[in-house]
Amino acid sequence: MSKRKVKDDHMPVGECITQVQEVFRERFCCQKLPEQPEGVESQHKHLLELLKRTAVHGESNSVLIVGPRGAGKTMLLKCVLRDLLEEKEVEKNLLQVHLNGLLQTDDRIALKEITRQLNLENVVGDKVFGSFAETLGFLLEALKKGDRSSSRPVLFVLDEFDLFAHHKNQTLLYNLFDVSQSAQAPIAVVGVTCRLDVLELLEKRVKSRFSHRQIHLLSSLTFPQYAERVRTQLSLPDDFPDDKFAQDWNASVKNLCEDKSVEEVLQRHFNSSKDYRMMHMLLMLCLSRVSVAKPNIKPADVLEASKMCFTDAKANMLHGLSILELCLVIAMKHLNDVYEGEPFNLQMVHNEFKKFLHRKSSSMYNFEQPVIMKAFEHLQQLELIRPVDSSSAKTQREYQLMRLMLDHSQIMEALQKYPQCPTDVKQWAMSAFG
Ligand SMILES: Nc1ncnc2c1ncn2[C@@H]1O[C@H](COP(=O)(O)OP(=O)(O)OP(=O)(O)O)[C@@H](O)[C@H]1O
Repeated sequence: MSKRKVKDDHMPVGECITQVQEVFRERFCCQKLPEQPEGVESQHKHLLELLKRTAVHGESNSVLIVGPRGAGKTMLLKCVLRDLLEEKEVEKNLLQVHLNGLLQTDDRIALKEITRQLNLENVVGDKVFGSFAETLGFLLEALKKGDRSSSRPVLFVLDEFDLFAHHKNQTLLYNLFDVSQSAQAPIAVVGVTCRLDVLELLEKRVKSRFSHRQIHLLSSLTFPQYAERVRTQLSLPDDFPDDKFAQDWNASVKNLCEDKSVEEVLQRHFNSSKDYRMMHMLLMLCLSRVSVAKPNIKPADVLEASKMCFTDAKANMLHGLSILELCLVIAMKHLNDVYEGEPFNLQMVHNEFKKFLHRKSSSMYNFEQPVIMKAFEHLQQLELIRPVDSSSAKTQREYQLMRLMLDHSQIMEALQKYPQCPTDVKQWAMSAFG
């Protein structure tokens, strides 16, 4: 929908809500880059200058962007590239190659992708090269201008950089860093990684060719700053089509952030993660509860959204188990308590389960051995239990040693929510020893 400038007129609430959703979808789903990425101004300047040196002056460079997941590494790089490409000459000249360690899992695939992204497939044709270096050299040579005097600058972005270090002989990294150091062609190599110890992964000859420039995105945010960030992220911009609605919305967001219960929720999120990605997830869930009938966010929405963010995926899986499977998990929990986390086998679990059954008169839980075996296998498929040693596959299934992949609190939490859980099963789970 187009952003009509009504300003003094009021739009119908329904239309305002649609606009609100559009604004926040763009902001939270990374469809629109922020004008100036907040909190990383110096890193932005540093990276922009570095890449400019390659794009404009033809210098070669290499740099690593290091920071935890969701810290904004990709966003920083995208903002820098956007600003860099604003210069006409750069836009015309600079070539980009984007590789990802999750996709280009070996150097042969990476080289194919480089050729494809540089549009050199036809130039390479059926030529056979002796080594990786030869191919890369050929590709860079092919990019030289007609008079061979200068080469077009190429930016290599290696996302999930640490994964490239696992490639055989680290050939790709060695060659890229070698070119960047020896000034054969103007290239900039930008590695993006969440591993702080990434340099340790590099072989000596690779490390010595790297410039050792690193840009760190480590957050030193305090809680008041975090709360303020939540407020600004939830606020509507000045150019929102309906002024009155935007003012009311922003005032209600301010009140919301000052609410005691909301502050507690935010504190909990702040303690577990300070990054934008987690914050956006929480805010997105809050916004999904906004409707025409309730055109603002209430503290209860934040509480509900937070609960959804923190639900444990494994504990959730327990809700789908049959009662027999649940009983086996409880038996394993008791075994874990008694033997202090030592592995167990199906026979031991079955015996533990039988102890519980003996105390009961009803035959409701009488199951044949094959049925128990099937339930046990299902738990293994769900990865709620795992064999201690996968090589012991030859051992008879009943005696294969297993470990429970759930902890006490996950089981107890799941039991509380299990639909119509029989009371005796609940009591059995809570009893100290089987
Ligand atoms: N300074 C910022 N301002 C606004 N949004 C941000 C900022 N930093 C990060 N984000 C948002 O946080 C989310 C995660 O950012 P990004 O993908 O850049 O993280 P990353 O460090 O590259 O993560 P990963 O290591 O998983 O690739 C994105 O949706 C992005 O828009």
